Amino acid sequence: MTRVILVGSGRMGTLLSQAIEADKDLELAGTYDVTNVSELDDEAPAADLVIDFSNRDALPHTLAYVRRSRAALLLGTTGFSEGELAEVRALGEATQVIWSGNYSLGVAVLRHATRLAAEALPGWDVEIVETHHAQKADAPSGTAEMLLREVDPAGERTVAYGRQGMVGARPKGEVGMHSLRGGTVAGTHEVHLFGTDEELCLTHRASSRQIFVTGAIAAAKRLVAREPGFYTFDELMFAE
Ligand SMILES: NC(=O)C1=CN([C@@H]2O[C@H](COP(=O)(O)OP(=O)(O)OC[C@H]3O[C@@H](n4cnc5c(N)ncnc54)[C@H](OP(=O)(O)O)[C@@H]3O)[C@@H](O)[C@H]2O)C=CC1
Ligand SMILES: O=C(O)C1=N[C@H](C(=O)O)C[C@H](O)C1
Repeated sequence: MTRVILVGSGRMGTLLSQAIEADKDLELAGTYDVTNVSELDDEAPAADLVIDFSNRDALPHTLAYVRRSRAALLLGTTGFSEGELAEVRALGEATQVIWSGNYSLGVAVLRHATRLAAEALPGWDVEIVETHHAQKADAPSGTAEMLLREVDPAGERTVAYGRQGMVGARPKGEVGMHSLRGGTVAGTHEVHLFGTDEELCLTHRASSRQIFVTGAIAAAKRLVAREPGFYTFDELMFAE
């Protein structure tokens, strides 16, 4: 039985809690949110795994618990800085850790398709568009940032976050990132590649959050069976 501490009791936290309660291999050891997250620093119950879908401000508390307990960590929260993500990766030296901005299998394949298209179509203009519900706390989405990395693995290209106030032609080589917010959209990601007289558009639409829950639980079960290290979603889900 894997004892799980859940950080986040919002839209994702509620669904994850139900999935954990329904899973015969998992047991919920405690749930934390803004009201009690500081308890993770020194007085939380024992657990084998921490699942965090909350807010970047919870990260120091989650990391403090994982450092102390050496529980495995599956992190789904988005909106982190590069420095925060480096801290998360470094924790892989002590225990099993995964961060992904998206736990859907379809988005994993979209990332591969984006890499393939960008490599095959050098010189084409690329624009990434993400659409989410009105309550989302961060922009651009973590998934859009991951897609940007597939287009520009070396981080060499200029990124235009929206084009408000732009004067003149679109600079060659720039990648555009655009965020739409409204209603209850669970998450849509589009990668547009524009050539002369043609456009390739790769799209993923989430019609419910259950896809993220299913992917996260499946990845978590594989994570706890591994040696300490920082893992990607692909390494856990697609490798033998
Ligand atoms: N990787 C993936 O596949 C996915 C990632 N996400 C990401 O997961 C995160 C949560 O999304 P969602 O559930 O929709 O968001 P919600 O706003 O519905 O829930 C956020 C939760 O985090 C808690 N929280 C907020 N601030 C803090 C804090 N400082 N310390 C501790 N807890 C805090 C909130 O507590 P309280 O309720 O007390 O305010 C709430 O329980 C987001 O970053 C989102 O982008 C979402 C879907 C899929
Ligand atoms: O906040 C959300 O809802 C989502 N967040 C993730 C992100 O930022 O990419 C994943 C998914 O798109 C839903």
